[in-house]
Amino acid sequence: MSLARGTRVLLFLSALLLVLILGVHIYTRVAPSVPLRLPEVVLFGVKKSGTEALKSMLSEHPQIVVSRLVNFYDKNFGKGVKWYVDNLPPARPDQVLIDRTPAYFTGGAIVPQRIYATKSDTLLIVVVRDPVDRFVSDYLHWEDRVSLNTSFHQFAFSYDPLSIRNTSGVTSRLDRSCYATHLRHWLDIFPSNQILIVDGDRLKVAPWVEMDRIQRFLGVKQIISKHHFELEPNRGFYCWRVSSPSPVCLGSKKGRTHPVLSQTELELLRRRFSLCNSQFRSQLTELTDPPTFQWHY
Ligand SMILES: Nc1ncnc2c1ncn2[C@@H]1O[C@H](COP(=O)(O)OS(=O)(=O)O)[C@@H](OP(=O)(O)O)[C@H]1O
Repeated sequence: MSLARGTRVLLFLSALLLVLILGVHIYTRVAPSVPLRLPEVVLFGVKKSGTEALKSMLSEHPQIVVSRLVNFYDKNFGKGVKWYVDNLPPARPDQVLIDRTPAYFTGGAIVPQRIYATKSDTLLIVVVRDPVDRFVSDYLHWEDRVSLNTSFHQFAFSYDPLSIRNTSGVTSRLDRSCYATHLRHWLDIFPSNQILIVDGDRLKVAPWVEMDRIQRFLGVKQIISKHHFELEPNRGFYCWRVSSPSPVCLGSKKGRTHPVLSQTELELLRRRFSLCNSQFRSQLTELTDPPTFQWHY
């Protein structure tokens, strides 16, 4: 018995619809459910201030997950939010997800603008340390990579101060220690109660004090405290043991021995940063929980 053409078309379309419905059903059951999860927190710098130590300490907290370097908001923004989310570690709903990308700090106004446009309630954490020490640390990091056997003295003082561009990247490394210039971009966009400045020098000598501030800021349980830290006798840096079976210490690339600066060198560098520092100190008054630093210049 042959069916009318109209009935056959109807049957074909119904079968197609059934296959489609079944396909969608199977896909949603089988495919891993990856809810769009943007980080609630961005740890945005400053390079050589203790961001790795902080990342490692925070990762020991059961309610916190910290990403590897993703550089989404500066270098990879064009790849889209899906790429960003796909490149973040999984986090449970009860955990705080943190994007740690120290280069964001010096990425200009565009970085905080992008973060705000993507997720305006993002909390921001930035670690800073004595600007001269940070600059020296940046030099050691650079020298370690390029191995030009350039002494700190050559690096920092044998360039033409009038020339903005110089081959060894002195100015960009000096500029990174001028915190006020960069922080301005972030304060212009984000409410000040969404920003926490961590004292990188205290993070080194009394990490539990800064952990206390950070856990409060993030609204997680105060789990990491003084008894989780132990001093590594040879290097004089703290290690931590919270959820790991053995103490976590950073490798030899963190905590390098700094060159001793002459009084004149120290004075010159401090003078270089003094204006930035006074601007930075007045910016701190805008914050809810401003840090108190041990450097005064
Ligand atoms: N516990 C512990 N162990 C080792 N090092 C510690 C620690 N806490 C803070 N620091 C300081 O971290 C400095 C490196 O900063 P960063 O991790 O931000 O550097 S980087 O930008 O990610 O390369 C690094 O700088 P340098 O001392 O100049 O090497 C350290 O001073």
